[in-house]
Amino acid sequence: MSKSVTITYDFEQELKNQIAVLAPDFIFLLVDSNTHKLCLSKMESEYPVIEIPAGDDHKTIDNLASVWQFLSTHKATRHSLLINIGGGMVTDLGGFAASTFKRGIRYINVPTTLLGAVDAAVGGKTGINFNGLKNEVGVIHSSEAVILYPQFFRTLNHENLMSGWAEMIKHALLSSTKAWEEILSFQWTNVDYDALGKLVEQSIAVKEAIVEQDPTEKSIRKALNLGHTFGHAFESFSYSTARPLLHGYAVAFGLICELYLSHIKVGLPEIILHQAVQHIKQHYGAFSFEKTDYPVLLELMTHDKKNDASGINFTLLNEPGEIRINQHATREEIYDAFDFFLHIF
Ligand SMILES: NC(=O)c1ccc[n+]([C@@H]2O[C@H](COP(=O)([O-])OP(=O)(O)OC[C@H]3O[C@@H](n4cnc5c(N)ncnc54)[C@H](O)[C@@H]3O)[C@@H](O)[C@H]2O)c1
Ligand SMILES: O=C(O)C(=O)C[C@@H](O)[C@H](O)[C@H](O)COP(=O)(O)O
Ligand SMILES: [Zn+2]
Repeated sequence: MSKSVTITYDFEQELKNQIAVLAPDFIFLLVDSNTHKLCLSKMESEYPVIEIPAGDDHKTIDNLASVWQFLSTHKATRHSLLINIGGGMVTDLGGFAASTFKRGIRYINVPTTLLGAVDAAVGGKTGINFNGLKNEVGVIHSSEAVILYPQFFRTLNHENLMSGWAEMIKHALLSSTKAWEEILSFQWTNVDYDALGKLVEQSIAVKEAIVEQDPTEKSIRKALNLGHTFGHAFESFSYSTARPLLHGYAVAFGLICELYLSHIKVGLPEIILHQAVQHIKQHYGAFSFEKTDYPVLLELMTHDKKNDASGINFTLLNEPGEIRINQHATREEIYDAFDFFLHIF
């Protein structure tokens, strides 16, 4: 049973209950152009709606400012409430807007993507992309509640389901061999929705347990960044190409490189690396770059938020569930990981 996430089949009633507890003076809803049409239209509400454009390239300072602007001109106070209805883009940007407006108002997250449900809406990391870098500016400030309404996921396309699945793969690898095997054996061709629902709950529980131990990422929360040191570099890099990557796809490709480093540096068994490569190739297709791109990708990795003066910081694994934070790699080892990645595709 989740501690901070309420799973509901009566969304409007649950929202009313949460609002009654918080007793805000004014309520504002934040959506993107897709969740406005696909999710907000399914509920009755007379609250003012703030709409931002959909897509991670809109997790920007300009859209953040447009949310502040709306709250300010509509006389939001420190006792007001912002309800973010959307995927990770909306909950990250909306969470940051709420955490900074008048030095912090309360907010509720209503994740409408699988990725949002298992990861982005939970744990209090908020922020925007800046200077070509993922989540370069933000704060850690928890929502008052997370309301998960599975009906919203019905309109998600396959790519966005797979994007969320990548964070679930990450959580399983951080958890145990059993959880990893459950992920590998899940069939996406003939989906068992009850089984998927259980995996979603387990995935949220993995994240919550880690955040509870270390909410501000001083130590073990760095585990939740598995796959992201390479993954964020791939994601930022992909924005300058014709095919921008969804966050989860970038994480899946980043996992391949970081499991490779885990194998060569801390002894992750080759079989786990092999299983991950097969699973990710099957579900995420290919991603390519040139050897001449290695320096650009490495430069992007030097901006990772886990880094300190000792260099680029990785989270690696000895085994599923056996986490090694604060690992470092030489430039040659990082380039070997890129070589391995290009070789398998
Ligand atoms: N704060 C955290 O801990 C955390 C964790 C993981 C990821 N993130 C961030 O989350 C973002 C990725 O989240 P995401 O994958 O949810 O992306 P997203 O919010 O951009 O949503 C993906 C797409 O799905 C659309 N969409 C949303 N709900 C829908 C629905 N119910 N039906 C149909 N379409 C819908 C969106 O409009 C968008 O086009 C990235 O910015 C990433 O950095 C944050
Ligand atoms: O909750 C966390 O901690 C995570 O790292 C979860 C990640 O999946 C997520 O993408 C997060 O936004 C990455 O954070 P960042 O600090 O590397 O920007
Ligand atoms: Zn992520």
